Amino acid sequence: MFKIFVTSKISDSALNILKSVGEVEVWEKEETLNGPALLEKIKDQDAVLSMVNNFITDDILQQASKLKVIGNCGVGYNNIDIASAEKRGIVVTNTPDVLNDATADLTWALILGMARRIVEADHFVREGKFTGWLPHLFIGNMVYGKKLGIIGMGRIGSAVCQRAKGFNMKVYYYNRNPLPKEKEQEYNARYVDLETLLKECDYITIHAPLNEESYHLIGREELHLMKKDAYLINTSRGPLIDEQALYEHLKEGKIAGAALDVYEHEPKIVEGLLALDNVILLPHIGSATYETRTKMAELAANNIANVLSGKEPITPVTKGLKI
Ligand SMILES: NC(=O)C1=CN([C@@H]2O[C@H](COP(=O)(O)OP(=O)(O)OC[C@H]3O[C@@H](n4cnc5c(N)ncnc54)[C@H](O)[C@@H]3O)[C@@H](O)[C@H]2O)C=CC1
Ligand SMILES: O=CC(=O)O
Repeated sequence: MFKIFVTSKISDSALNILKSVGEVEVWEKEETLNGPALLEKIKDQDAVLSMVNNFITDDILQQASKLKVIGNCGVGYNNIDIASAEKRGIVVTNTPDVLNDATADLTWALILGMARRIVEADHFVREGKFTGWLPHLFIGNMVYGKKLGIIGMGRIGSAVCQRAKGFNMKVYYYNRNPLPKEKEQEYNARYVDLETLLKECDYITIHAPLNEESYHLIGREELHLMKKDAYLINTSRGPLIDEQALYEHLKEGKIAGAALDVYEHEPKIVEGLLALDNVILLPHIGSATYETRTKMAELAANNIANVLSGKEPITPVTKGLKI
């Protein structure tokens, strides 16, 4: 009987998939498993269904000698040492596509929330400060007809782009490679270099994965290029932005605002950000809808079930089956 460890509570439908191929143990506590505690739990397992905040390092993989497959419940897999897994013949899978719409919707919630000062205005009402309509109360910025900049035009970036049509926006994008011309036409988006995007766009949203090239893609110099009335939105991974530099730009009013779902040293946040009004801070909930989280868990479970029963994984990140 295969032993499968799940690092967080998941849907019953996903658990049932796992139970069809092995004996399942679930970590039920809220506390995130990492380091020695994570190793202790997975060292004798054949499979792990992990979350994006379980850091599966080379050290852990070296000691988890029975491990055959890691089904990461997330599309990003920067929490796993992929080279180490590949070297050891451990299959790693992720959950692409099923979360595109949920993450794109949340990105739009942040764009609109920031532009129209939704969080600030909500606090104002709850604090009993609303005494009647005023012409200057919570003036924000237009989204309709403005220029959107998308950094990372992959699955989620494209879903964000499609939604921009309803807002009649001009879209610029920056990606590792330009899209084919037909796609650019379909999305009504123009490929530009990063500098042009930063200098010209009103709303800049990041959808690239975290890798060696993308670390601090938006640093002090890049922030400096942004317009004073522009907004930065990040629902990808925190380390793509130099968070301290972002804080300084926001505090000094060098850019209009930012909306973040992810942080450089998650779950820690650069302290000063918490005191600023021109930033919206969310607790990494990009894909957090009932439907999406169920689909993600089921896909991760099906990936594990496939590998343990000798079939091809559905959405592999690595290649090479151990069994
Ligand atoms: N906040 C949240 O809860 C969520 C966060 N994410 C994050 O979003 C990321 C993107 O997901 P997908 O769209 O599925 O990925 P994807 O792989 O479909 O798209 C990423 C795009 O970024 C481009 N890219 C890669 N490195 C780049 C660089 N250095 N500069 C510019 N472009 C670069 C790629 O060419 C690709 O087009 C994930 O890796 C994950 O980290 C995804 C889902 C939910
Ligand atoms: O952060 C979430 C993911 O799916 O990646």
